[in-house]
Amino acid sequence: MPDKNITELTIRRPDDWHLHLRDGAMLQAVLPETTRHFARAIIMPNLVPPVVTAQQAQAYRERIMAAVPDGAVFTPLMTLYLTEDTDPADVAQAHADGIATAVKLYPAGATTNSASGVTDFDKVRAVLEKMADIGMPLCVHGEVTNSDIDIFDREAVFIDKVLKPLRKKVPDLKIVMEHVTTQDAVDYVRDTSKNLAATITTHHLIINRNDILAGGIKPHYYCLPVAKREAHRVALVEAAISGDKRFFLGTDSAPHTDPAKLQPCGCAGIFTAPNTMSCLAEVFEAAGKLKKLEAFASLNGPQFYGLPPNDATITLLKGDPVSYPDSIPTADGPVTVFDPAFDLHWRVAD
Ligand SMILES: NC(=O)N[C@@H](CC(=O)O)C(=O)O
Ligand SMILES: [Zn+2]
Ligand SMILES: [Zn+2]
Repeated sequence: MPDKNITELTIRRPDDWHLHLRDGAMLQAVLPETTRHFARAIIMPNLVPPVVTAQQAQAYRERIMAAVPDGAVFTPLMTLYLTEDTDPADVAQAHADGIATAVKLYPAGATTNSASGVTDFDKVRAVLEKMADIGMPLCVHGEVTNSDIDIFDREAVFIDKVLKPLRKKVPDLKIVMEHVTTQDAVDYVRDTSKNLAATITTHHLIINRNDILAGGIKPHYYCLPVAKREAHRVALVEAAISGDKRFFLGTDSAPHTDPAKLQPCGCAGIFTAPNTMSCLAEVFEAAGKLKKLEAFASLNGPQFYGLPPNDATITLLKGDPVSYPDSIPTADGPVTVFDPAFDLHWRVAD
């Protein structure tokens, strides 16, 4: 494979189009792990309480900026958490003022801190129409929550039962299907010519459901949407390495402390911020598609969001295996770093 001869790769500085930074002590601890390599990130609003209004987003952005390490250059792109009470005028104003880049839709109960999400989609129709008018994207956690739908089917059912009808009603709305995990989602995005894109996480390119469950349960591989069978992982890799502009990186790096993960009802979320670029280089190299990494991590995202790519670059270097800490300390306890279970030979040059 020709990529085996490549030992150095310079790409535009990447962005993370789906990131959880949390707040307080956790924010302080995890933010440097992202600003080290990434120039911008779409910041998820699922704090407790959630970031719903323009005012809350502005205050959260200020807390993030105050935590950016000295010397780092980082732009948080804020999102508003969509509730059934969200005011279309507040959303439009936040967009016009440059406070919010996108709105985030969580079906109520779908994932971590989603209790304030949407149950009745007709109740948010006015907001979605306003967003379509002003060209503001909607980021979607695409899973139904019905207890009678198998957890491994929830993304595919969401596409049929929620996304397709929604796109018929508001066809001009720009939608990002976040953290897609299935061939179904990849196919749906590929079959759609306009206003639809998908983010893919680092971990979903690497793990399948066996990695979570076979040979003992691995809480640190548990996230939502849960990883699916191997054929789906392969479909995600094919989408990511294809260069298709509709697929781009959203790590969904979602830190939880070990005590919160390692319990009878552990939290969903995988922390990939520290080693994402090393992991991705390994995945793209194995596929013989290192040259497509820049499109996935640095070009396709800004293009969909209507932003310029970053001028700065990073250089990835291949060598002896690099090591990352098993966990990073926070005031609330350690946060385990994603273990890809293979050696990482690529590092980002200082
Ligand atoms: N992905 C996850 O498993 N967890 C995320 C929420 C989300 O993105 O669904 C979190 O906030 O912890
Ligand atoms: Zn989600
Ligand atoms: Zn997420």
